[in-house]
Amino acid sequence: MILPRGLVVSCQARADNPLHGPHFMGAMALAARDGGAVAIRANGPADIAAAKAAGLPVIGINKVFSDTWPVYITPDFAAASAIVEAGAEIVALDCTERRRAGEHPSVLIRRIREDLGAEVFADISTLDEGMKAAAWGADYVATTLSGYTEETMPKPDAPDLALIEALATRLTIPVVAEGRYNTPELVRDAFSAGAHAVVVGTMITNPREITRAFVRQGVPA
Ligand SMILES: CC(=O)N[C@H](C=O)[C@@H](O)[C@H](O)[C@H](O)COP(=O)(O)O
Repeated sequence: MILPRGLVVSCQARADNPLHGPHFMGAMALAARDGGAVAIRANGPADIAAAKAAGLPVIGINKVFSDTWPVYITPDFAAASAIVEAGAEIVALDCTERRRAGEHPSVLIRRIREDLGAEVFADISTLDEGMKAAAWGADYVATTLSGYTEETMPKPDAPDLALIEALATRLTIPVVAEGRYNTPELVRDAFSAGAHAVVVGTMITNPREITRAFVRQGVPA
């Protein structure tokens, strides 16, 4: 198992974010490493290659947005190959059974493991999806998509700790907490609920969102 127990920092910035690009995301990865992160989650070949400079395992994703398909996190084998080539040892992908441009997740999981030699990190939104991803051979199951699929919307403010507990009591593979872990207390709660690792993104690597939260919650109207 490549992913150690501990805190994973997700270093992502979309094109409209002033911190978009490998220069900034590579620096975020170094800062996260110096702060004690055990691994980095990063999007796309350029950011992944930059994040590798931190010398930590990288959970790579390749977001491909389309008007046709709801699945955008590493939706096909070509997207997975590109990020393994860039240095990701672990490939994260949407393992819900929603419509997608590429192969069924069961086929993708097998091919990523066998043809690319990488571990597979299954992003799911429900217990049923997590059980299926594990049966298809995923190395890790993560709650990343809870709050983002039809079945789990509208997105609550709190993270889905109940899903961590439900998965951890049924699965033998590591369960990873991801999505809305915005305080150290919530991270601790996730470990108590049975998480092997916790991924934090926005609250560590997105100063624009952090600033918005301060303004929204802290500045008088
Ligand atoms: C649903 C989706 O596309 N999640 C993405 C997955 O990579 C990222 O946008 C999130 O920032 C990441 O999961 C970490 O979560 P949070 O930023 O809440 O700590």
